[in-house]
Amino acid sequence: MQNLNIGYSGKGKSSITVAKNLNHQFKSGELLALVGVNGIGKSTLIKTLTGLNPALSGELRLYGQELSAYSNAKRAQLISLVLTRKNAAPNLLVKEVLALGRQPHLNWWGQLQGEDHRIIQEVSSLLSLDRLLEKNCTELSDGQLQKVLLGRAIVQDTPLILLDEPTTHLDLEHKAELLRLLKQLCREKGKTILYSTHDIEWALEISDRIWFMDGKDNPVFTPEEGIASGLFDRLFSREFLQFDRQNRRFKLQ
Ligand SMILES: Nc1ncnc2c1ncn2[C@@H]1O[C@H](COP(=O)(O)OP(=O)(O)OP(=O)(O)O)[C@@H](O)[C@H]1O
Repeated sequence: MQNLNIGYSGKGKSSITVAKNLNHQFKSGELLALVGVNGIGKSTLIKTLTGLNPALSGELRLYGQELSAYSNAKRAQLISLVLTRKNAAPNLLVKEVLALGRQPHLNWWGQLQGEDHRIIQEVSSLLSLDRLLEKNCTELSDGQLQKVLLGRAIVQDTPLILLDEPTTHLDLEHKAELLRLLKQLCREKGKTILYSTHDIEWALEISDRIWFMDGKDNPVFTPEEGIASGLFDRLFSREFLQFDRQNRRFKLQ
């Protein structure tokens, strides 16, 4: 993306610019965490990167071609998106939601083939969803639903995966499991994953790079660069919240 301005332009209303002059190039196979305070524009950016929310101005290219020039069908083969927050559970069985992930790859008749079933089965085992397959999504806990929606994105098998706060509803063990899985998808399958999060300590632990939306320069750095630059020391203005560089943890004073 180059000089990208993101925000909302409603009919008859003046447009709202959420973030300006964003520049970034994704590295293939990297796990990139998107952090920043509430309301800074993380979800808006993620929606803009999928074409769900049009950019106000600037360039957004995927494999050298303007994102807006792709058909919806082609875009769905290249980018998967999980907006877990604010999303009501679809009134579908878990197995049906996973099958939806294959939609962009199906033939004209829209029927699942052997390979589609194999992928769904593989992802279902990977995320331990086997026991839930016959359940309706409305019957799931928030954490279970979050895993199912991530499962749908993995089933979609796109090179770029965008996740808005994928760990919000997860307990510590499931959070660690999911983040390890994201890392594994990048390492072993060459996926490029951008996920927004408020868990900065986990982002430092597991991400290749961190994109810090600060409303000004919006820097991107490796965890080591971020720590060495002192950025986390001055991240929060309250003196009772301090960053312990050695242990890569925030501490209450
Ligand atoms: N549909 C919309 N129309 C107009 N403004 C919106 C819309 N959705 C979000 N906004 C505004 O855009 C700004 C950025 O919101 P966004 O949801 O992208 O932030 P965020 O960084 O994801 O926040 P959080 O960490 O709280 O989830 C906020 O000021 C919000 O009020």
